[in-house]
Amino acid sequence: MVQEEHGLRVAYLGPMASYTHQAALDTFPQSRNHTLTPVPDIPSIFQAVQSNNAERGVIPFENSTNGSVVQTLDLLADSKNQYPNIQMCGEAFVRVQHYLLGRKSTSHSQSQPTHRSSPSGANLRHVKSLYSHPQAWTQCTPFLSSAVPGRERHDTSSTSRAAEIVAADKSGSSAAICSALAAELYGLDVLAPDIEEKKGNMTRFLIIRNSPTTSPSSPLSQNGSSSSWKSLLSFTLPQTGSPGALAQALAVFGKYGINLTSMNSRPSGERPWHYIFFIEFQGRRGDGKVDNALAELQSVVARWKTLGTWMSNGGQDGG
Ligand SMILES: O=C(O)C(=O)C[C@]1(C(=O)O)C=C[C@@H](O)C=C1
Repeated sequence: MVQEEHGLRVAYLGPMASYTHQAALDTFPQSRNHTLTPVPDIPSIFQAVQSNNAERGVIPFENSTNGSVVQTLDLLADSKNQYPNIQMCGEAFVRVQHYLLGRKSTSHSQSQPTHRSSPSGANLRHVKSLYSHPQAWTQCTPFLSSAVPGRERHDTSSTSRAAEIVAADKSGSSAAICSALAAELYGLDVLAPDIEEKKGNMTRFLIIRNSPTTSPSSPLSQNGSSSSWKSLLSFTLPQTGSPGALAQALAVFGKYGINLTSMNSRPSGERPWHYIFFIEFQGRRGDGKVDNALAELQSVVARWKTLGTWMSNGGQDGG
């Protein structure tokens, strides 16, 4: 299991104080001599692991408010076969509490009745532009429309990169949506705390490794019951307009009593309106019913790939 390993090189979406960094710290504690390396974007995490520059990578997979991280799904779809060895081997859940960080205004809000204030009372009139990762905007919709409506928004590669940009802006007129940790690290003021819409907002991260073979797992008796494991696979269907093909593929799992826990689809990149499906299920290869289901699936789908197996942590907050 991931928790027992020591001295791994781990790539995560940087710079420091991103939520992915938090997931990496939770999963690979520094007390076990892991080396955590920030990289500028999610493709760089895949590249680092595929090229063995890192033994593990931490990637955002889905958010409880916002749904799937489509960039991650597209990298997993791997339509150009750039990441043939990437396999999932763990998951981590992080509570995502967003803060608006910037520079506090030095003007006196009392003399300006039209000023809007954040819930914490900070004057936000001086904030002219906002920076954050695209996933964060839709997690903070009510706050953005009530406290800072109409501001120019700039997408960044991560929330911590947004903090870095705002810290470098000496005019003080920009603000970032990011973690509280970023305030400390980048020397920014908290303009508004807890601005996410859903108070239980959480993101699930997957841990990736380089694993050229997808051999069956070790005997189940050594590692808990099959239901404590989760697996991810992708598949495409033979052709568009083939009635019942998707239903047939999914029915295979029902037939063998396998619980599906999530399903996503993305354009396959092969031709317009053709999709790649991602199925996550309870169980793993080496368990008879999973092996039988996968064997049967092969006769229904066009192309399929197992994307890894990991011990489920039950959907709890990893932090
Ligand atoms: O930008 C970050 O801080 C990240 O770790 C990425 C990411 C994501 O891609 O979903 C992670 C958690 C939040 O949902 C917002 C952004």
